[in-house]
Parts: sequence; structure tokens; C-alpha cells
Amino acid sequence: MGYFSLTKIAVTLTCLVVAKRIYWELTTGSRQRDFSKRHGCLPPKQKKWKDPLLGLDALTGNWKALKEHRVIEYWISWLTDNNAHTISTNVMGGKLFLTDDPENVKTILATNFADFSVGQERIKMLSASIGKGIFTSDGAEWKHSRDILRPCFERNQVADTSLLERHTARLIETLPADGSTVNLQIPFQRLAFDIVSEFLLGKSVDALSTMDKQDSACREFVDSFDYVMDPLSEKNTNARWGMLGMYLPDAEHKKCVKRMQNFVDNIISEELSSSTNSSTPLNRHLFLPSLLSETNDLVKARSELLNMLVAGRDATSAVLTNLFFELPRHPTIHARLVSEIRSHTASPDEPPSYDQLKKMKYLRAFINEVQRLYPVIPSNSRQALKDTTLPRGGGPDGTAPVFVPKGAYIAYHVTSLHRRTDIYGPDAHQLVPERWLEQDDKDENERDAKPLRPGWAFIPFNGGPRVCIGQNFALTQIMFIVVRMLQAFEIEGRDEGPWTEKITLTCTNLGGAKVGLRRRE
Ligand code: HEM
Repeated sequence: MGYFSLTKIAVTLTCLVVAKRIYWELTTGSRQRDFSKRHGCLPPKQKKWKDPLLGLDALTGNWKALKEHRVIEYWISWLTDNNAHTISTNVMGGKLFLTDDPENVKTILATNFADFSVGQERIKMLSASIGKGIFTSDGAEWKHSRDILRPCFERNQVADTSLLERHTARLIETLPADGSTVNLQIPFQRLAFDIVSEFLLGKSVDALSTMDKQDSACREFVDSFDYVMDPLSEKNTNARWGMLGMYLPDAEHKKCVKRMQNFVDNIISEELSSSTNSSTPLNRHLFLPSLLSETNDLVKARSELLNMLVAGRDATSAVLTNLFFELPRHPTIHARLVSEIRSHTASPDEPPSYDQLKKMKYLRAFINEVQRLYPVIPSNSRQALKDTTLPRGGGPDGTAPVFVPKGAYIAYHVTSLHRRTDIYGPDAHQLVPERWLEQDDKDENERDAKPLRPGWAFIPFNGGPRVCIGQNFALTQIMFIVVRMLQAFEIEGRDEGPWTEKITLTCTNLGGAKVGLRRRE
């Protein structure tokens, strides 16, 4: 009797599943097939998994690669193993596309911008730590955040290098100049944090001066921030549970989020209680006062502020770390940079102006090249808000459009895109700043090369309406710091081994940038 009723239940459930599937095929499925046919779509190559149902081996493979610091290469292999620039796959019942085709990237980020969201996964995961702000919202909410920020990044705001000089001078004072080994990664993080906080808030958090004091609020904020952004760190007790750890309750994570919130709440309270800040230059448009004039919602203000501090600290210091990892390994590039800096500044003590920086074409080429090889966001993704298409990747030769159903994720692999030999040439895997120079700025023996016009194949700052709003500020900052470091120090590399990925919210070299510094005479 019991057996009979179990069979009945099983049959009923099977009928329900089949009926649901038939209903889906007749409604959504039929609509999607029509849509796909009308747009001439063909399926792209498929990445298959041993577990055909959920693709669990994709998750375990990803986790293993993350732990072994080779997740960039692991994802690239999904494309190269299939000899394709766009593939589709199914993981955990969801559809995922992966592409390194510039035409597809342009479509997602610009041409069909309105068809895509930054994705529910990102919104959910990041909001839990930094709340709802420019990074974690879409549509009208995102546009509002962006409108508040825009005036802070206009040229006249970015061109004032006195702020950069004050903080970079402090960095140079604090670095050992006796040739002992120093890892520049942490000092760069502190410097970026000091600069971005003063740039946005009118007041620096003084991380370079206060970080070594155990009980400083800034130290606590940065430690908490590091914990939250690096779920794989040794400090994270859940990390020993592997992938499952990300879903286990983590009391320390909660504490860290609370500390970050308190830190930012204090900054907001100070701003609210002092209507005029005497240390703020009158010509500077600051983010926090603009934000507080737009909203009375203090949780919203806190989240926007956290979003901005995240944006401003990590990406810039990651690029600086990669630059100083590579620089001592390339003596010819190093020498050419020193000579360019000397030719554009009157004396080694003179901080460069914004206009002088703009003239340093080789320095800019070097920064481009390091960002090309090591984009600090090596892969990114968007989620389709409705049924839509990608222009390329379908059919056996990958030239037909591809149908993308509502809800599917499209990951675009920035590192793979930046290293395509058909775009950058056979030396795409080597560091060659000269490839970025205009013909007139090249040495005679370099001139016959075809000028590089990568378009959507170079996206270290993303592109389209959500292009990094801090791009010009970040580049000015990076150029300024490199110039001041090269003016001040003879630099010797102390890193052993190749560049190795360390992925948190951004990606940089696992061992940082270890150097020995001696003051230039
Ligand atoms: C070299 C340093 C930097 C790099 C490589 C970089 C890169 C990026 C990238 C790739 C994105 C797109 C993220 C996405 O939409 O998925 C982005 C967005 C953004 N970046 Fe940067 N960034 C840098 C520095 C900065 C700085 C210094 C600030 C601010 C002070 C900043 C503020 C932002 C903001 C607010 C967004 C979100 C824009 C939006 O969604 O509308 N970034 N950045």
C-alpha cells in the first residue's frame, strides 16, 4: 500500500515536471526560438561538464584554480580548448556565456547597454558588504549615483596635483632608502586610500601616518576591509571549508562590515556637524557634501561612500604594484622612463604638473602595457535583462549572432581579450610599451609597425556608459607617483619568480612588488 502510494506520488511529480516543461516549450521556448530565428542566431560552441545536470565540476575546478592562483588561465582554457572566442555552458541550472570577442564586449557595454544589468549575483554579494551604491545598482538608481559623482571628476578637479604631491611626499619619506627590501604593495594601498579620501571627502584618512598604530580607526577599517574583500585569506576561518565556506555564517565578516560602517558613519557625522571645512580648497567639488545635499538617508550615504572608497583604493594600488613588479625587470624601459621624466621636468625635485604628465607618452605607454597584460579586473560579467543577442560567436565558424535568453550571464574575459595575438601581434604576451606610441613618438627603428588601434580590445577601465568614472584621476595619480618615485630613488627588483595572480575584488601580483630603494644623488 505504502509502496503503491509512493509510486503514485512519483508518477504525479513526473507528470507535473513534464507538463511544466511542455508549457514552457509552448510559451517561452517557442517565443525564444522565434526570436532567435528572426535574428539569424546559431548556437556557439558548448563547454561540456562531466556532471551534465549541474556542472558541479565547473565549480570545483574554479575553486581549485582560485586556490592555486591560476583562475585567469583556467577560464581562458574554456575558450582555447574549444578553439573559440565565444562559448556557452550550463552551470547550476543557469546559462553562462564566455567571450573575448571585442564586438560582443562592445554590444554588452555600449550598443545594447540597456539590455544588461551588472547582475543579481554581484548586487547581492557586494551589497552585503558595502551596501547599495554605484557599483551595486542598475537603472535609475545607478544613474542617480553617477550624476552625483560626475562633477568630482571633471578636468579642473583632476588637474590639481598639489594633493598628489602632499601624499606622495609622505610615502617617499616613509620608505626605507638604505637598499633594504620593501614590499610596495601595502604602502601603495595606504597612499591610494589617503589620496582618494581627500579627493572625495576633502579630508584624508591619513593611512600612511596612522596605519602602524594598532588602535587607530583607520587601521581597523583597512583590516576589516581586507578581510571582507578576500574570502580566501588565511585569516578567514571559513576558507578551510573550501567553496562551502562562502555560504557558512561568518561572525568575523559581520563584525568587519560593522566596523567599516562605523568608520564611514563617523566621517559623515563630522561632515554634517561642520558645514564648512576649512581644509577644503574652495575650488574643489567634493563628493560627500554633494551626496548629503541629495539625500537625508544616512544608510544610502554610507553605502555610496563605501562603494567609492572601494573603487578608489584597490584598483589604483593594484596597478601601481604591477608596475613596480615589472619595472626593475626591464632595465631598458626603466632607463627610457627616467630620461623622459628628466626631459619634461626642470629639476629632479620638481613635482610634475598635469600638463607635463600629459606629455610623458612613454610613461603612458608603459602604464597601458602593464594594464593590458595584467588588467586589475581580469574578467567581468553582465546579466541579460531580456531576451537579446550577441553579434558574434554562433555557428561552426563563430560568425553568426548568438541568442542570449533573459537571465543568462555573459562573462567577458579581459585578460584573454588583451592578449589576443590576432589583435596585438605575435608578441602579445610580452611587455612592449612601444606598441602604444604614435608613429612620431617612436624611435626610427620602431616606426614601420602598423599603429595599434585596439578599440574594444583594450578595456582596463571598461567602456560605455559605465566606464570607470575615476579613469582620468587614476591615470594622473599613477603617472604622478611613478614620476616622483623615479625622481627620488634608484630601484632594484627583489621579486623572484613570475607574476602570479592574487584575486580579491581586484587582481594583482601575489607577492606584491618587492624592491630595494636608494636615494638618487
Ligand atoms: C587604475 C585604477 C582603476 C582601474 C583599473 C579601474 C577600473 C574600473 C573598471 C574596470 C570599472 C567597471 C566595473 C564594472 O562596471 O563592472 C570601474 C568602475 C568604476 N570605477 Fe574605476 N578603476 C580605477 C580607479 C578608480 C578610481 C581612483 C575611482 C574613484 C576615485 C574609480 C571609480 C569607479 C567607479 C565609481 C566605478 C563605477 C562606475 C559605474 O558603474 O558607473 N575607479 N573601474
